[in-house]
Amino acid sequence: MELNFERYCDLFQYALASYMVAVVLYRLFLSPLSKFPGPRLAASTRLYETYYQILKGGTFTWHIDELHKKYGPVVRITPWEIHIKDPSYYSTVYAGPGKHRNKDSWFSFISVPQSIFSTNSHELHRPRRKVLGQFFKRQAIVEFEPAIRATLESLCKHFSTAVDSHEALELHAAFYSFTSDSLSRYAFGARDAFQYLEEPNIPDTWKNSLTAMFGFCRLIRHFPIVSHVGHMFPRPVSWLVPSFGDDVRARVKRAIQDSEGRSEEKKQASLPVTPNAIYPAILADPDVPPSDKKLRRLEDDAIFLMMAGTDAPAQVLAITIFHILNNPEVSKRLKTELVNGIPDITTAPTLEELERIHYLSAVIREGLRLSSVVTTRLPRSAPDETLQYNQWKIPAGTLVSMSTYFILRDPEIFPEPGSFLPDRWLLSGDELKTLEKYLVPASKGTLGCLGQNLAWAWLHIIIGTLFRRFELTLHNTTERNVEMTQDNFIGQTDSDMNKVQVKVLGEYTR
Ligand code: HEM
Repeated sequence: MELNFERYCDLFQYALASYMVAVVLYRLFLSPLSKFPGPRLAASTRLYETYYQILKGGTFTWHIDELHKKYGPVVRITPWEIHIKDPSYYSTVYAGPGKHRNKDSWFSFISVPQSIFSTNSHELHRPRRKVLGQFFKRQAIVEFEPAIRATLESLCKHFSTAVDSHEALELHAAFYSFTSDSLSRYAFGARDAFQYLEEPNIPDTWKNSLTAMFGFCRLIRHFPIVSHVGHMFPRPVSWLVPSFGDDVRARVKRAIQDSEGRSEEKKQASLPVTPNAIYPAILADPDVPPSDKKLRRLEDDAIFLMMAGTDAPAQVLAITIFHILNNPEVSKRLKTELVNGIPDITTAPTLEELERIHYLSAVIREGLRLSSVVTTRLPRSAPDETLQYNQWKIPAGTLVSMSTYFILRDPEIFPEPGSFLPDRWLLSGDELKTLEKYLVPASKGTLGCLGQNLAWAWLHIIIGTLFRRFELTLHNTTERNVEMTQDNFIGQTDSDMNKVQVKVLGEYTR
């Protein structure tokens, strides 16, 4: 009996080994991608990437850059995927309407499978994006502006207090708290906003949760089983990763309960339903199918929205302010332009007025460029199109990825790419449009970031207000505090270095 079992084990091992050899041989010699340049090991197994992402601390992005130096602009980086480093090809891969592009389901798995980001089917993604997208159109953001200002006032109170206390403020924690307060207000309504900024000291709760969560995303992409186990046994996993999902889930549940309560009331008294926040509005929208109003679907969606809509903009804000303060000439000129553009400090300028201060917009564009917070590549496939890149024909359905991180730091497009030079954006007309084509921190096309208008508004309103009202100086902060060294989808600094500290030297009254 024991002998038989051993024999079965041996047979199984031989079969498995033969299968693996066959798979590797296929990948190396018969796959449609076998002619593409790149390391043979990367063409053979995904473990090549796993090594850099798990054992070498999330450094695959920078390794891809090394591979391009060796193999040229096209490199096969996994058995199924090629990476292209050529900014001129970006709008072909990340195409707009009229071209069919898919995501890679392996890549978009981030433990919230029903979120818009993880919706891989083109047919399902389109209507979902239409529903969520209406809240992020320019006009919708302009209407949300007074609420943004209300949250900003809560932030400014901490800056005013810091003048007298001489305590340093940590900007990552400040902006994670701002973006999560502001976005949760938009997502769930004023009653269900997080209100971190109402605490006496700015908490680092949201910052720590998201930093841990993105680190966790790197792990679960390579070992998705961890996520499934996490869903089955949430308690032990929450010891490892501070949970922020629970906060969001509770708010979604409440929105659903309210919506059910409201429909009952409406049935009885014909009351009009006038929701002004995203999830209550989706629940009240008769055009959204009931399957998309289910608890799990909305929880996943809201969790992703709160991740995507807070981490990247908070980091861009903190890093941009670091660069402004680290470049005294920029800081001085910005202040002069803001005083000229906002002569009366007691009136809050509108977004439109702030956008007319060209130097402010130039500083923001340069901040978006140099912070390049999304360090990951973003794989796409063109299911019904053969893509042509130089002499290479890329078969339909092949995963092709590019990295905005490389485009934003391309020395041909942005000379001295590592320097903070807002003047490069002081252009107009076609010249500005041409350069802006390469300002892709939030990707492009039908699957690109939905929240760019909100991020743009936040950046103008916050940076415009803080530099008009306060005198700031860096405190115990150097380039190392903003240098991305780990790719966790979002870039992260060395552990615990993501601290941009400032002292508030004064508050202007005119
Ligand atoms: C400067 C700030 C931001 C950056 C750099 C950024 C970057 C990105 C990137 C690179 C993607 C992936 C796009 C792709 O796969 O091609 C993305 C997706 C997304 N972002 Fe942003 N983002 C920012 C702000 C925001 C904000 C403020 C929101 C909402 C409040 C938001 C909501 C989303 C959503 C919903 C998606 C998924 C879109 C989809 O799958 O259709 N983002 N973002």
